[in-house]
Amino acid sequence: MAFPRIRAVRAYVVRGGGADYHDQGDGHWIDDHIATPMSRYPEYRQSRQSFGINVLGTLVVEIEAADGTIGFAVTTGGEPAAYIVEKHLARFLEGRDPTEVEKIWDQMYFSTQYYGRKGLVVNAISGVDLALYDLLGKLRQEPVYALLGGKVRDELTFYATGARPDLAKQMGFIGGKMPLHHGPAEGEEGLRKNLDELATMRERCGDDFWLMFDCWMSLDLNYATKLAHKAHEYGLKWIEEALSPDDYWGYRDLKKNAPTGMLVTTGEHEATRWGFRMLLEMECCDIIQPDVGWCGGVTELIKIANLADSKGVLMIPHGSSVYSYHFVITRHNSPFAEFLMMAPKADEVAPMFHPQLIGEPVPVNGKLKLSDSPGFGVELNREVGLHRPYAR
Ligand SMILES: C[C@H](O)[C@H](O)CC(=O)C(=O)O
Ligand SMILES: [Mg+2]
Repeated sequence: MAFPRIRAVRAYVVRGGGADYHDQGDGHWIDDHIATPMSRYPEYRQSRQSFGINVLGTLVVEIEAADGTIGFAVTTGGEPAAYIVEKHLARFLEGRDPTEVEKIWDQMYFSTQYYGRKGLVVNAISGVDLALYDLLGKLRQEPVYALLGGKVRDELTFYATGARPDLAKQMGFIGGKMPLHHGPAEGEEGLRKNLDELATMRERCGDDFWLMFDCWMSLDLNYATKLAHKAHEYGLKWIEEALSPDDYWGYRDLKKNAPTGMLVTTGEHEATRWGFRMLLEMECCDIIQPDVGWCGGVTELIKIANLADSKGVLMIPHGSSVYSYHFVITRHNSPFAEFLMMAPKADEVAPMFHPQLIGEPVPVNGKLKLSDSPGFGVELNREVGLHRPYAR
């Protein structure tokens, strides 16, 4: 079957929420004194926006085929990523057969390797790769999960990330992952406050509900080990992203030192098969958490997930809405998924990438059946103020 060639690639920037989910208004739980690597500076402790967590904004990539079919995706990366897509990556797609997914990925990655490999450049590559999958699904009139081998279960099961695991439990989620609020610079008092919050949630949620801490790269090995042992008393299920993503040695030691039964998880700021190979071969964690919009897209996540599978390690992607849902439903080593609570008080289920996606599905009672609409099953909301800074 012949497909129309790719006619054009376009990269837009959008501000406010959506894929840049840290770009929220005042008073949102996601910006309320959350421990980060910048918490050692008191002036950047109260708000992550104060050090620029939302400085980039959303990247929207559109890929148009010669017959007018358009695939699109949203991720983070904003204007610098839009530059990379338009000025560098577009050449590997325009005029090409959209089924050449592997070759296009390889050319995007190796042509940018001298300044890329991780971070922003791989965000940009991921955005293009996801848009290409959306286009392929639309051209084939199939959902992306069908392109990936089909569902291994009927519905997705979710845990919730947010400040209110107690409310998440009432909403039907299987667990609640809370942000850690105080880092090592806040000393013993901060540690006690962290544990008090966990104790309160354990009290409200009962013994069997999963509770996890997301440490967002904020700790050192000593603090993380101490936190893990003290939190074990309250049945913490996992300790997430405790250390810098570059500290593979620290993760290896944390996993060795963590209490029996507590899982060590990480990987949302890791990228590509090579980064995850380090995490897996050094036995750094029990669960890897790639973000499909940041780790290299679906094409790379296939390789990462297979590596994890071969080691018996679970792969529970970070956030990323429909882009991860279509993957998770096809994998035996991804038995559940993450849902980020984007309501400012984490007191109701709201679409994760609102307002950028139209038709974005959300869990009901902690479960979701994916529709069989083509591609990722969502449309781009063109009312959000798309800006194309590097139009060619
Ligand atoms: C809550 C975390 O600090 C972060 O905003 C989201 C995240 O790391 C996760 O969902 O995982
Ligand atoms: Mg996290």
